[in-house]
Amino acid sequence: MNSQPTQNDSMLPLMVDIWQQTLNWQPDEKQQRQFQQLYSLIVAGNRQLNLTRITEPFEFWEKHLWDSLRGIAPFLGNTLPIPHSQFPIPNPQVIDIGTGAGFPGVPCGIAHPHWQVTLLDSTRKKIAFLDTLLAQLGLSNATTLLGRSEQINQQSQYRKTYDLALIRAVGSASVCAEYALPFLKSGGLAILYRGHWTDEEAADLQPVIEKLRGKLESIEAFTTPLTQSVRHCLYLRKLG
Ligand SMILES: C[S@@+](CC[C@H](N)C(=O)[O-])C[C@H]1O[C@@H](n2cnc3c(N)ncnc32)[C@H](O)[C@@H]1O
Repeated sequence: MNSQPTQNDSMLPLMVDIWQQTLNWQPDEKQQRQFQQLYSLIVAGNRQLNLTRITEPFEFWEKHLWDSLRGIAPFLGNTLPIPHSQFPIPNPQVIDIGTGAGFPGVPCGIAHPHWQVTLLDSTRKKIAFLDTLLAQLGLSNATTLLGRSEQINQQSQYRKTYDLALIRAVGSASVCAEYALPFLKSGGLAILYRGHWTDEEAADLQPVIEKLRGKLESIEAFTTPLTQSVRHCLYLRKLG
């Protein structure tokens, strides 16, 4: 176990025990190397582009790596009593909407090499950065897509195409639902990564979900393991 600060500021902590305790999963050696490389590439990319303000190793581990994977905890082989733990598709098509510097899509693609991950963003410079990053990571199961979600999700080659849609920090929950649900096949799942969650947001979201033929399957509340920050994940199912 190595969850102590490392001597080198550019090294990520391994956090073996915390991965195991919180997600009942831990990265293998290759995944650990890819996480480290991802961190180094983002810190380097940040010198040219405004990619993220989260660059300190422990904060990066918690807010980018752990948080990205906590949303897909039901599919990490853990034994928590979460209702989506039997994701039935062996090689799901996954889209990360408004991926920015690649979150949550890149950690999910590293954790699940058999997932086919599309990283969508409307900013050309971020997509160009991600193209280079994916090549450097050797992450052949991820590709990029440039455009606005509300336009792309109306195009026939992308509409009703994905099994799983991930969306973090892109807008209100209603906007995220409007972006995500049209991408999903019948039975597909959208995961909305949220911070705090209020009754007002829930009231705004419900009619949007109904209009787009979705159903709010569950809401999970949790705190992050290092700073105990409040998080919620909303799981929306696309109905037939
Ligand atoms: C605050 S960043 C969040 C990035 C990443 N999801 C994360 O959690 O670190 C929001 C990102 O969404 C992208 N974005 C905003 N509106 C969008 C839209 N309509 N379609 C596609 N991308 C969008 C922005 O370019 C930006 O990179």
